[in-house]
Amino acid sequence: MAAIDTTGLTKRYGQLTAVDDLDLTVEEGEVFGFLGPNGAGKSTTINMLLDFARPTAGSATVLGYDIRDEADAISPRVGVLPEGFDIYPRLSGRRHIEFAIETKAADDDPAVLLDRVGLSAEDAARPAGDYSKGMRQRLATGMALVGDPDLLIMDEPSSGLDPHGIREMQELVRTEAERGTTVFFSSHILEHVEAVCDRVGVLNEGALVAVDTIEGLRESIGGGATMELTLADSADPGADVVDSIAGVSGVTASGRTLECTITDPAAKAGVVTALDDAGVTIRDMRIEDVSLESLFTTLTNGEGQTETETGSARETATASAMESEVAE
Ligand SMILES: Nc1ncnc2c1ncn2[C@@H]1O[C@H](COP(=O)(O)OP(=O)(O)OP(=O)(O)O)[C@@H](O)[C@H]1O
Repeated sequence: MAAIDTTGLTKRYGQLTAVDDLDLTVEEGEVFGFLGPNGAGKSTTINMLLDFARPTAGSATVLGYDIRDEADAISPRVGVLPEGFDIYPRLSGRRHIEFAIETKAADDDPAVLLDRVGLSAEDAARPAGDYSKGMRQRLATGMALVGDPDLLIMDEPSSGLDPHGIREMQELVRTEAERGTTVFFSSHILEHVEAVCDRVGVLNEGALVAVDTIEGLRESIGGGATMELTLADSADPGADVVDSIAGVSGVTASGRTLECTITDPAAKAGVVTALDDAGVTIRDMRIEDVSLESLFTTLTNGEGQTETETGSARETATASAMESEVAE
């Protein structure tokens, strides 16, 4: 049984189609990242899955239950971290957790949940109105975990968290997945998604434009890596050597620098070996994966360009690891 299964799911607000004919399956136990720039329709999709918004057309099941007719069976088994979570300013963090436990008729220990989301006993005793944005996010996550849900739906879970908090959130998602929980979370920050997701779906202007692993997406847009080699002498002879290697394209030589685009990962070693065979000495080497921004930008026609956070997922490799292959 799929954890989430949508068929032609559509939501229109007047002339605006917020979600357009969405066919999406999230398997049980998967960590699935729902990506898209602002206004892509991520929250609207989540709201329909949770019966907070009625679809204009199409259908969906969550944990095997129909979202319209069996919403009551869904809610006890789903933990939700909503976008823009509202707190009760005067109630303590702990009281929020207790409230969630009572509402779900669950038997969780509030202290355990608070600990899992990194809120200390002292912080938990303070009024939630005094919390920072990140602490509120942790609190909301703790409330979502009440009742050991089978499916965790998180709308922008890293929102407001500092880098340490983001890592903790990623760890928490992984731990939940190991416990067998399906995790479905939306984000427009690609690095957060890449770190934890088995697969991602990319939404743009309401339509699903891709569903794959991040690696699969990289391959599907033909983006491999860029290899930049610093040679001992002029790069011109080296350019002639690597130009004909399968899986290598766009070779440029400038001074002692040789740059080539790798479309097949296996070609990287081939480049080094071919240069070595030709007696070309490599002094240094850097490999840069196609950046997540460019991947996202390609898939969303540039709309996500300003929404990424930490820059490219750069993999820099010096030649040292492969130096043994290259006889000087
Ligand atoms: N209640 C509503 N009435 C009218 N339009 C709406 C409503 N809710 C959402 N929309 C519109 O639907 C589109 C999708 O919005 P949605 O909030 O689902 O996007 P999102 O991908 O979650 O964006 P963000 O990353 O900014 O949260 C937007 O154009 C938004 O303005």
